[in-house]
Formats: sequence, C-alpha cells, structure tokens
Amino acid sequence: MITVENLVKTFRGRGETLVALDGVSLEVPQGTVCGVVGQSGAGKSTLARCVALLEKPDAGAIRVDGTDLVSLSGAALRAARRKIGVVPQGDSLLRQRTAAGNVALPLESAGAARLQRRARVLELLELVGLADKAGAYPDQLSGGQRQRVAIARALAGSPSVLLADEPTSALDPETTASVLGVLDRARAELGVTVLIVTHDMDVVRRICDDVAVLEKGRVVEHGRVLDLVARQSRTASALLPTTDQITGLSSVDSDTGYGRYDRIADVTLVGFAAVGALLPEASTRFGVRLAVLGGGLTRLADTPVARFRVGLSGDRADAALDFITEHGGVVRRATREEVAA
Ligand SMILES: Nc1ncnc2c1ncn2[C@@H]1O[C@H](COP(=O)(O)OP(=O)(O)OP(=O)(O)O)[C@@H](O)[C@H]1O
Repeated sequence: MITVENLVKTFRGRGETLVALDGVSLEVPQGTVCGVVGQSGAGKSTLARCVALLEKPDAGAIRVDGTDLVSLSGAALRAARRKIGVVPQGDSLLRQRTAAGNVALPLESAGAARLQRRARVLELLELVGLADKAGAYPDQLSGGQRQRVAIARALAGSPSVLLADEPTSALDPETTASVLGVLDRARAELGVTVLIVTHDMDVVRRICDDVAVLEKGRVVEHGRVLDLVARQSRTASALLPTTDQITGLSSVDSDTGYGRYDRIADVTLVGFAAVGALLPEASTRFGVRLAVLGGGLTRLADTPVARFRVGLSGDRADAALDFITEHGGVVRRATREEVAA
C-alpha cells in the first residue's frame, strides 16, 4: 500500500514561488493500478518524482508498507529507492547495452551474483514477453518493445511499487495495448502496486482500478474508477460515452415539459447484468415504451459500462426509473429547462 499524506512541493524561480503540489493526499491499496490524471502542469510528474524519491517534497509523508520514505537518508534512502521501480518518461534504455544488459543494470548495482542475475533477467524478459530479444540492442527493438524492457528493468529489484510516467505516450494503439498488458501482468503475477501518470483516459479505461485527478497541485477527485463513473464526476464525464443533446423534441408538451416523452433521463449502468437486462425489464414490467436517444456502451477493464439517454412514454415512467435505480442503475432525470432548451 502507498499512502501519500499532505505532500507539498514548491519551486522557486525569478523571485516567485510556484506551488506544484499543494497538499496532495492519496491512498493506493496494494496490488491495484492507480492512474494519476490531470491537465498539463497539474503536478502529475512532480508527484511521480516525489514518490520515486527523485525529488524531495517540502512537507508531507510518503509511506510504502508503513515506512515514511521522506524522512530517510543515506543507505536507508538508497534501500527504499530499490523498493520503488521507475519506468521513466520517454526512451530510457542505454543504447550500447542489449535488452538483457539493460534489465541487468539494477541487479549489477545491487551486487547480485552473475548466475543469479542471468536467471532473474530471463525471468523478467519472459514476463514482458521478450525472452527471444535478450540479445537485441534498443535500436533493433520497436518503441513498445523498448518500453517493455524498461518495465522489466524497473521490476528487477522486486519493488513493491511500480511507477510509470506516461508509459504509452507516442505509442500507437496496438503497442499501447501490449505495454498496458505487461503492466497489468506485473500487478497480477507479482502483486506490485502500480501508479501510472497519464494524460490518456483510455489508459484509465483499460487498466486502472483507481484514479486520482489532479488540478493545480491538488487532488480534486480520487477513488475506485467503477465508483466514480456511477456518480456525476469528472471521471464519469471523461470515461463514459457522451449523451447527445436532446434533439427532435421541438413540440414540448406544456403540461409535462417533456415533449413526446413523458420522461427523459440519463442512465448509467455498471456490469453485465445491468447493461444487458435492466432497461428492457423496466420497460416490460411497467408497460412503458423506452427509447434510447443517445449515449452508448464502453468497457472499464473487464466491466461493461453504459450511459444512455432514454425517453420514456407511459403513465408509469417514473416507477420504471425508480425500478432502475433500485437495481443499481444511476438515473438522472433531465429537468424541464434542459428539455426545453
Ligand atoms: N524542476 C522544476 N522547476 C521549476 N518548476 C517546475 C519544475 N518541475 C515542475 N515545475 C512546475 O510545476 C508545475 C507542475 O509540473 P508537472 O510537470 O508536475 O505537471 P504535469 O501535470 O506532469 O504536466 P505535464 O502533463 O505537462 O507533464 C508546472 O507549473 C511546472 O512548470
């Protein structure tokens, strides 16, 4: 488990102080993948650099398995650094070393014996699917393969935390999938806690259990991705299909305000059962006609999630929406003003 408590980091320059992290707190349970997202300049990389112990925060604590790493120095700090594997931003391999040579580097620094090193390097290259590329030089590898070697190198010291700063930037979608697959495997097979800094919400969609949204050095949203999409949140807006503006409803009924539907609502459904069955069941049970006006289906890791804008016609439209809510759907009824707009 990583716990970040009230982290503050400022930079001084040309007479002014820039607050990059303004009291950031975060909890990442062991074995989960947490995405750190936010606009450019929000403080994501600074947070990653502090957690990697490459930057010393002005205040606050970073606890990994209970130990506050900020308070360490000397040999204890060096030992703590080994517990945090870092996949740096961009191309970070040494050109003159083979894939195996790059992965071996941290093991050499730690003084591991030759035979032990060999076995560990092969094991790690196997994990990232590159056992057959042990002797290849970085220039002979694709961008995605180089990134997977960097992940293997970061895992060499058996860290409990793996930190990756924009691991998929500049990669095409297929290569991105293979790199994310490797990070997911590291979590599943080694139980490593993974922190990924990214501006790509698709990375969050595909592998993150948790997400933290940074804005101007502060955490403005943090939690389980599946919990956040089930409410009105920034994460839901960024990850779920957009429900289109209500169109084709020009003849607004002066009594109901809802045009040709008795009710219009945005409905978020999480999980196989809800996505597959809830809307038709509500429609049949309450004798309500239900039309999908917008939105769509997406997938968050292995879980299907849908957000639809629906129009309901029938006397029991409200009862049908209540039924959807009672069965785990998240319903937001459109207001008359929204419909009339
Ligand atoms: N070494 C530094 N010296 C001075 N200012 C810095 C330094 N590192 C970061 N900053 C500033 O701190 C703020 C946060 O930067 P940071 O790189 O952490 O943001 P970010 O969210 O990672 O942005 P990006 O997505 O563009 O990488 C920015 O205003 C940046 O200019």
